[in-house]
Amino acid sequence: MSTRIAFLKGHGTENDFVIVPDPENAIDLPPAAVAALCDRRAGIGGDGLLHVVRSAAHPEARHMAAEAEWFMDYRNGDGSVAEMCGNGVRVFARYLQHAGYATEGDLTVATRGGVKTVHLAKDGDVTVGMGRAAFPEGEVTVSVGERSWPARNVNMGNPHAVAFVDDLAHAGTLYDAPPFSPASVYPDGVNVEFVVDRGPAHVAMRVHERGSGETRSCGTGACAVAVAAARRDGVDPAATGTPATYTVDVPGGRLVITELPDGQIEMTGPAVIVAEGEIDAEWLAGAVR
Ligand SMILES: N[C@@H](CCC[C@H](N)C(=O)O)C(=O)O
Repeated sequence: MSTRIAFLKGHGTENDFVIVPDPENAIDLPPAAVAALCDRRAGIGGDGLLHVVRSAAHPEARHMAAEAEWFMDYRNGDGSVAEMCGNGVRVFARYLQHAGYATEGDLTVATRGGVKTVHLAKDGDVTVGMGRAAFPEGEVTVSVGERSWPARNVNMGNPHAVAFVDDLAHAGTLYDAPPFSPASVYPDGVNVEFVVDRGPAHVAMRVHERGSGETRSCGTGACAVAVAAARRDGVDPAATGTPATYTVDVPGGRLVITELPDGQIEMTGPAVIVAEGEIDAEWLAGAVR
């Protein structure tokens, strides 16, 4: 009988993940293995993969082990590595609770974007402290077909280009990454958000994610959109000393983003575990060959 690898499946506002618990970092997950697992037809299916490893057991996270016991080794659906995943870290925390490693309340999670504090609330929502947004200089132009828009550069640990549009349908099918220029601004690619207004401090977005394609939600993207919308609206909590809360609707649900006067951003939304099972290790090895 071949070896089995445990997995779970979870999502946060329908941004979905294959979860591979591997406390001692014993499972080899090269990019081809991640892409095979995230394949929606031949694999389990997911926008990305959450490799759950003890910080002390991972070379990229050892330096954070004193602050956070667990490291979110996040991968995009194509197998590429990303610095941060906002929905992923909320689902990661939900998994730790599900597995008995965490209880309601606060816990810390190490990520490539630093240590994040996550709050598991009684009502089932999960809030994460996402850190501060950075606004790299300049703008890029994002295009879909004949249309193009200026997009604000926002860094949430990972890169985002936020374009305000008249109609989310103008983003088209988003089967392919929208071209942006100058291309030299994002040599490693960028997550692109298309945003419309829904009401005061309330927007809706679609996103094309680097390494995953169009997804039904992106947590870092929703934070980038909220702060870009706030600045566009002339709202800056650092200047007024008043927190600003924006509601961001995504195709998979709703996220609530608050920017505090010190620039720290908190994101709240649901995170659920929907299934668990076993991967045939021989199949996975074959997918990599
Ligand atoms: N879906 C994530 C973002 C995942 C990483 C992104 N695709 C990238 O390459 O930067 C989120 O919820 O933040």
